[in-house]
Amino acid sequence: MASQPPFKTNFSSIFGSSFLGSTSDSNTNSSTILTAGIKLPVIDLSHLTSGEEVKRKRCVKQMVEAAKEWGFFQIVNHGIPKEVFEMMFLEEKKLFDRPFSAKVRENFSDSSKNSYRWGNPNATSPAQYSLSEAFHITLSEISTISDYRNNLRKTVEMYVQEITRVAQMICEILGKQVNVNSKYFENIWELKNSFLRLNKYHPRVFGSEVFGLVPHTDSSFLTILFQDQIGGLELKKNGQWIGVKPCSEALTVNIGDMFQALSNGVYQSVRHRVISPVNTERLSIAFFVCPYQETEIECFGNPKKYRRFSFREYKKQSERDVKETGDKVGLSRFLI
Ligand SMILES: O=C(O)CCC(=O)C(=O)O
Ligand SMILES: [Fe+2]
Repeated sequence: MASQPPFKTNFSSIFGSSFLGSTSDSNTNSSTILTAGIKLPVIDLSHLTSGEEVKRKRCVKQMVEAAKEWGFFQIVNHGIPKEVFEMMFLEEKKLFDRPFSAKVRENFSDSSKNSYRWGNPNATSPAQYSLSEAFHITLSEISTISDYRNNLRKTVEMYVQEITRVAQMICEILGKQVNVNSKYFENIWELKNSFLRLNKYHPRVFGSEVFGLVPHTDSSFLTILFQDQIGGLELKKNGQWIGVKPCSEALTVNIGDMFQALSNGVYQSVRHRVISPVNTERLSIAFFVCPYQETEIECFGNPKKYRRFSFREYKKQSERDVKETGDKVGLSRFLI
């Protein structure tokens, strides 16, 4: 039984078959810089706990500058054993290797909603189609993962325990620098609306105008990404797309819309995308630190740039915009 979603059939039923096989590079390669001379900041987290105050301060400063200037940075020496990533990737592979029909049909937890997605049902043009599939697992769902998926549940629990520890450290540091109430990020692991997104990108089967993941900003406070060595993630800086070079020891961190709002626009939630790999597949795991649906987001800073809104309201507005335009408008909708 085939595990791959029927991308080609789906794509041509939405856009017609004339786009298939196109060699146009218009969306993907035109403005990509291959990181020559431009390096995403790398933050060594061991400096936070080394006991040397000078190093700790320098590390905090680097992180804050990166969040302001890039909205993205890499972290090394984060303390998560590499076996945790290996085990998680193994479970991720098993999930994606299930027959396509089973992935669509099965819920792996008690939750009523199916956590599996692929392509982009809302795409209104080929440039809005994503040649990838993904599983979403919210923190509240983990304990309800069915018993016959014991290994998956244990591995996800272990992964989340490790990744929330790192997320906690980063959120607290970044929060403090922009006067976010010190209690705000006290218990990241209790934010049960946070979720893991397991991504699988498929090799290009039609023109390169189709993305692995279309350009977007994350709605989260913060996102922490683990990726394999294939590459393809790009971020937009000064109007140019810049490739994020994979590094097996590093995790990639980016600021999401909610932290941009909290920080009154000081930290940047930056647009990013994934270019489909050539002749190979790519896996990644993103952890999104999110507020509860009912949490009211209010800027810390004066004069306030964004009006107060709940996360539910933000998500609803984004969904409406995606349905109508294929793209989310995002925080600019909430500007005062
Ligand atoms: O897989 C990647 O490199 C990026 C994933 C991503 O941006 C997302 O899941 O929101
Ligand atoms: Fe993203």
